[in-house]
Amino acid sequence: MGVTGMSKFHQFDSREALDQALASHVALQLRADLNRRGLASLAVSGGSTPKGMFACLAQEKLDWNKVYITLVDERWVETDSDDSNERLVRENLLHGPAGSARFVSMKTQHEDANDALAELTARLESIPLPFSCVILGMGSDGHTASWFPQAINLAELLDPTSEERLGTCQPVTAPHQRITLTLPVVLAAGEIILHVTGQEKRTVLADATKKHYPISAITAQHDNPASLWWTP
Ligand SMILES: O=C1O[C@H](COP(=O)(O)O)[C@@H](O)[C@H](O)[C@H]1O
Repeated sequence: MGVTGMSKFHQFDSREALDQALASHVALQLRADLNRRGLASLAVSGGSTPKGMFACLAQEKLDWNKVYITLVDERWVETDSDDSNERLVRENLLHGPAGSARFVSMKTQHEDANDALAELTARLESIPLPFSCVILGMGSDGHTASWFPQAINLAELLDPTSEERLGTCQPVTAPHQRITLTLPVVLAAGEIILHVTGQEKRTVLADATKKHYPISAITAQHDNPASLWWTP
């Protein structure tokens, strides 16, 4: 499919099959890290794609009370907003067996996300890092995490040498100010998973390097190749 830097391509016939297989795989990774470190950590994306997978993952039998969960990126909206990634996680992942996981919110009451960076970085540092697993989504504009095309600080968010673990982003191609993990935090993860559905996004992935989409910071690097989980 013309995507370099991907360790493995997992294709499924249906969203249901993808959701179940990916949830089982993530649970396996978390279990392995629980055995190795005694604790595990997972960063998940928001948007519409992961909802079904969250429902499957929530049912996995794990020592969830030793698993930290946070967001790859958050939209700077109230946590009861329909657009809140935290709300998506609370409603779809943090119940049933996974209800005892340690969720670390990426939202404060600051009006501007820039003013929350110090507090949120301290919260992030309370999580066992590197993450056992980071699950990325992708928008049809080629953004992943909240690394948006045309954002004025995109180069800073994608600087592999940056010591900042979090940054903010004001997208041009989407609503809401964002808070996001930076590239080095994602690249340090035990495993990077790219969860994408639909033909349109597959074309975006195939064009990512040529068109300099932010997702190419993941798909074109070889330090920690991501696996791609896709269904039409
Ligand atoms: O705004 C966001 O969009 C992407 C993709 O979302 P989707 O609705 O196309 O699945 C998501 O990965 C990111 O976490 C979210 O903040």
